[in-house]
Amino acid sequence: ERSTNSFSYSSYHTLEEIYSWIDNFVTEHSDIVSKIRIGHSFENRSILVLKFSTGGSQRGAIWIDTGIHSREWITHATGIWTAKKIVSEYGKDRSLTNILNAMDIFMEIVTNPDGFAFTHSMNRLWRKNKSTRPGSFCIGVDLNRNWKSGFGGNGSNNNPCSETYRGPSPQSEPEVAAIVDFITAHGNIKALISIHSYSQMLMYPYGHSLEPVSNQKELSKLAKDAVRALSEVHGIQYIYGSISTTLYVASGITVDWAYDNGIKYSFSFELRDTGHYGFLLPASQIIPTAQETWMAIRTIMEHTQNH
Ligand SMILES: O=C(NO)N[C@H](Cc1ccccc1)C(=O)O
Ligand SMILES: [Zn+2]
Repeated sequence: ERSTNSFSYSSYHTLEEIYSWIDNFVTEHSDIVSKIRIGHSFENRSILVLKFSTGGSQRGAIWIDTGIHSREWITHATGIWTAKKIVSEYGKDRSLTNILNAMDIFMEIVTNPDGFAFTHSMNRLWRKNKSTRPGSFCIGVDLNRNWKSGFGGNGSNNNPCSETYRGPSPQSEPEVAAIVDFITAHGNIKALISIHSYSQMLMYPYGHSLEPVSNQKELSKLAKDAVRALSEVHGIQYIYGSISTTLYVASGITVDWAYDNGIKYSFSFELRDTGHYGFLLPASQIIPTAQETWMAIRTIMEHTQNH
């Protein structure tokens, strides 16, 4: 069967191609990577997580998700490249080797599989999932508004036709409930990184309120170090700060839930670019984007391991 060495990391891929890559990737690196099915989507697609582990049991772990908003194709592509980077660097890069000798990494590449399939089949700019409910013809919940923390607050919408529709209740969506159940059951996730595009920002909680989190100074310094490491690769400049003060108030978001559930190192990336191509970032920018993002992700993982 096709090996992951013939897979093009500099192209965008369909859901089927990514799921097939995941199977090949796990087969080829079965000493360090395994595949966990944490649930299924509204349209009954498998929700898959890659586990990177070098041993131990219930080690402190890092959670990384990409593709929660389906149109943000650069994030899935960055996730795939990053997964390959982790297995390629283990045993070579001292920092990554130390991280993986102490911690596990969980990576969910297609966090919104139904929406992602839809961006290939019908609507490239689809953002939400594909759930339906009685009383409205409009489809989809914004999975970055469906989390319990701050649910229903400002910066989320109660109208099913809105792009930021929060859903009928917290964790109503199977794609969100699967992650909540997995992280809650694991009980030892130390950092969460939820990757979006675009705007070139690295942000931390809170989104639902302007009040600073208890370790705001630490998160700000870590974000500063991470975006500096990122900029040293290709000169790309990011801004950083809390979501509510850097961007706008948004409620029911992933990183607020993570933070309120004990994950003190919770970050949300907004990858390239700043609007020239936006969600339609050319495939030629996949590898440069992934290379620079890796330096920021590694910085966050190092800090998490050492604190
Ligand atoms: O949708 C995107 N970017 O893709 N981001 C905005 C802002 C954001 C980013 C990260 C966390 C919370 C809020 C959103 O409305 O969700
Ligand atoms: Zn997004």
